[in-house]
This record gives sequence, structure tokens and C-alpha cells, in this order.
Amino acid sequence: MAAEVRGTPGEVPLNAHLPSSDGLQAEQALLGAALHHPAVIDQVRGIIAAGDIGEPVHRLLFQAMARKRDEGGTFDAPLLRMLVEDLDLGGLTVGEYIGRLHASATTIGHAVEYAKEIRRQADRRRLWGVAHDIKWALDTPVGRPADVAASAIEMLDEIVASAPGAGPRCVNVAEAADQVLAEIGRIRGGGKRAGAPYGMPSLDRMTLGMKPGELIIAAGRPGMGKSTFGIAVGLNTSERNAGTYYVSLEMEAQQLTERALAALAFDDLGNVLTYRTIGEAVNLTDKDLWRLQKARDRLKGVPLSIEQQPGLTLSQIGARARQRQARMEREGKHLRLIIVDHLGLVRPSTRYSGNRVQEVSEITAGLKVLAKELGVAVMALCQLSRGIESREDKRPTLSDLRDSGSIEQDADLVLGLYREAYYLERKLSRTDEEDERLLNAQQELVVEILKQRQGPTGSVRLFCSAPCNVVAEKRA
Ligand SMILES: Nc1ncnc2c1ncn2[C@@H]1O[C@H](COP(=O)(O)OP(=O)(O)OP(=O)(O)O)[C@@H](O)[C@H]1O
Repeated sequence: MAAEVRGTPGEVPLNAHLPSSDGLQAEQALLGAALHHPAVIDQVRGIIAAGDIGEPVHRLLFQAMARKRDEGGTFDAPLLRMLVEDLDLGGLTVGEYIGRLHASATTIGHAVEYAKEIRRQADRRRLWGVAHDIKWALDTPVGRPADVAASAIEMLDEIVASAPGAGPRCVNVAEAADQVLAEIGRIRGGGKRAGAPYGMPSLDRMTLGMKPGELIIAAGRPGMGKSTFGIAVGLNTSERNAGTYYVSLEMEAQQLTERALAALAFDDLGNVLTYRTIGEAVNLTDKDLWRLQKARDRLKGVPLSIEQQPGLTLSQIGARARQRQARMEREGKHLRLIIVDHLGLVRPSTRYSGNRVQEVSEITAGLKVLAKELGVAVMALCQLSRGIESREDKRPTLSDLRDSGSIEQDADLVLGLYREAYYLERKLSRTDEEDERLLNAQQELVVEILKQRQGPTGSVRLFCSAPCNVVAEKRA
């Protein structure tokens, strides 16, 4: 059987991958208890999986027990002997070992505690694994320290992300109903709705805001205003003190901030200050500079963080979002919204390399899991397929979602963004009627609610100044 793990700080022991004696005892006690009461396996499966069990023969027995329970069956010591190969464990067969586990089991009362200890030991072994990898990388003078750190963060994050007890996995429906009624009472009493507002009343009314755990897809053709919309929503949300994490895979933080400043400096008195002018810097008047100062003051203390590293994978986004959430909590703020700009630029894992449909499915499913795990809304901006351009009616539909049907499946809400002015402006010759339509549509963004899991579809017409990155409620 396995030897005990011993290590001094700074030193990675050779046997770190093996369970400690505490871990071994916990595994033996748990399996012994399960041999007397198979339901113990159901009880602990929210805490441990077979991969958490350190001793290979224990893992084998746990897998056989779990398989039986999955089939709706039960087991006892004789049946288990038949289910696993009777290997020689060095002077003892598996069959004999099962007999010992059965005979030495004392109580089932502590099964959950045993499972927690097994889990703790498994996580310690994983931590040792990371430490070992770091040490190996340091001893080997190839590779960049930043890459080693990135991979270590990813592995550490997997330990954090898979930790049990992040939230209840299964709730009783009556208790859930109590929670719904309590929430109704809270909102009727003037409390804020859970989640994050778009800050555009007509869209908030149609959707009830961006709820925790929701995946929202905001889709449109290039130039249609996806980033404009994403930034406007991010600003609105964070200005209402709802923490927002903007993952900008396309734009540098500076460009994004120029857009944010233009949006905040916007007034509807005709003093146009575009983000392009801000970026150019040379044509700014004193008044413009004063407006920019005011806009900058509005951003003080606003919980909006911009991630500007391109080429992030989904698990890197997840790891950074968790760090961001922890940091915001420490600062007394709460992360409510993650915006990914845009979905097509999330670097896929190597798992489905080349199969774009599977890659996109993996990313959208992962974003949905992230939303649920962190209890925040995730909005992913997404490009629509070129097919629209050859249609007479260029308003977006669900079938224009490129690459994968899973976007539509995984999303709780799909918003199609459409600016008719974009197309009319580019027409070589316009009829009088089109000229009039252009006049009306010049400052309009239509948000088509193409799918809403918990509500109606429909469309919302918003005011939009694309050059100033403003999207807002239309004046009556
Ligand atoms: N100064 C300006 N004058 C006129 N139009 C502008 C100006 N600045 C930006 N725009 C327009 O605003 C739109 C920018 O939209 P945005 O970047 O939000 O689109 P997007 O859907 O995110 O596009 P992409 O997919 O190409 O990133 C573009 O159509 C662009 O032409």
C-alpha cells in the first residue's frame, strides 16, 4: 500500500502523488461503510469522484460501486468480488481485501467527513503536482516563465473551480418556491432585481435585466454595433455599481476607454465628440478636454475592469473572471456581468482542433457553465453569417448564427443587432423613400429579441450614436 507523504517547504517529495496515511484510512473507512450501506456512495458523490481516490485498488472498488448505483442496483461484498478482477495486492487478493474492509468498517455516520478528507487529500496531491511542474520548469531553462505561470494558474484554477460546496446542487422545490416568493416580496418592497440592468428601460422591461447564470448572445454583422452595444451595456451596468468584467479580445483597453469616454462625454445638444477625435487627440478643443475630464471623473470608483489580452482560452477567461470576482468581493463590490467581445476570438481548446462547430459548442457551453458557477450573467458578442448580405431583408434571424446550432441552444437570450442606416448609407443610389428611411434610422439601433427562454420575443428600438459609442433609450 502507499507510503506516507512527507515534504518540507520548498521541496517536492517524490511520492507526493500518493495518498497520505490519513487519506488511505479515510478511503478504507468510506469503502467499508459503503459495503454495509451502498447508499453511502450516493451521499458522497457530490463531494468526490473516482479520480479523487488516491489508492488505485480503492479507486477500482469505488468505480464498481458507483457503476452499480448508476444502474439503479445495489451491491455487497460477495457481488463486489465478482465485479472486480481478483488481482494480487502483494500477499493479499482483492477478494480478501474486500473482506477486510467489510469486517473493519465501524460506522457509516462519518461517511461525509471521510469523503471530505479524501477530497482534501486529492486537492493536496494536485497542488503538489502543480508545484512539481513549476519546479521542473524552473530546473529546465527552456520555456518562458510567463507560460509556466499561465499553465500553473490554469491548473490551480481547476482545483478551485471543482471544489465542492460552491452552492447547493439539488434543492427541494418547496424550498425553491419559498425563495421565489421571498424574492417577489423583496422586489415589491422596493429592492433591486437580482442581476444586472442593461440601463435601457425598454430592454430591461422586455427581459427583466441580465439574470445570474444567464448566457446572453448579442449578435450582428460586422460594423452593426456589437462592441458599441457591449460597451454601452458595460458602462450602464457598472455605473449602477454592478461589477462588470469586459473581456476585450479585439480591442486594446485604450481604444475601449476612448469609446467609454466618448459615450460619457456625449450630450444631445449637438456638441459631437467622437471616439475617433479622442483617439486622434489633435483636434480637441478646450471644451472637449473639459468634457473628457468630467467623463473621467464619472469613471472614478466604477467597478468596470477591462481584460485586453488577445487569444485567451475559455479556461483562462474563467480563471481570470474568478480572480476578478474575488478581488471585487474584497473591495466590497460584486461581479454581476462578464462581457466577451467577441465569441469568435476566444481561442478554442485543442480538443476538437479544426472542427469549428464542436469548438464553438464547447465555448458556448463553457460560458453557460461559467455564468452558473459564478452566479453572474455572461454576455457574448457574436458575429452573424455573411448570408444576411445577400438577402433583401437584412434583419437578423436565429438561423444567421454562424458555425453552430449550439449557440442558439445554450443561450438563454439571443439579441440580434441591426442598424438599417448602415446599409442605407452604403447604397449607391437611394430612392426618396429610402432617403427618408435613412433620416429616421440614422440614429437608431434595433435590438431584436430572437430568443428568450423565460419571456417573449420582440424588438426594441434604441437611440444610437455609433461615432460616440452611445446606445440609450429613445426619447419619446
Ligand atoms: N466617426 C465615425 N463616423 C461614422 N461612423 C463611425 C464612426 N466611428 C465608428 N463608426 C461606425 O460605427 C460602427 C462601429 O460599430 P462597432 O465597432 O460597435 O461594430 P461591431 O459590430 O463590433 O463591428 P466588428 O465586428 O467589425 O468589430 C461601424 O459601423 C463604424 O463604421
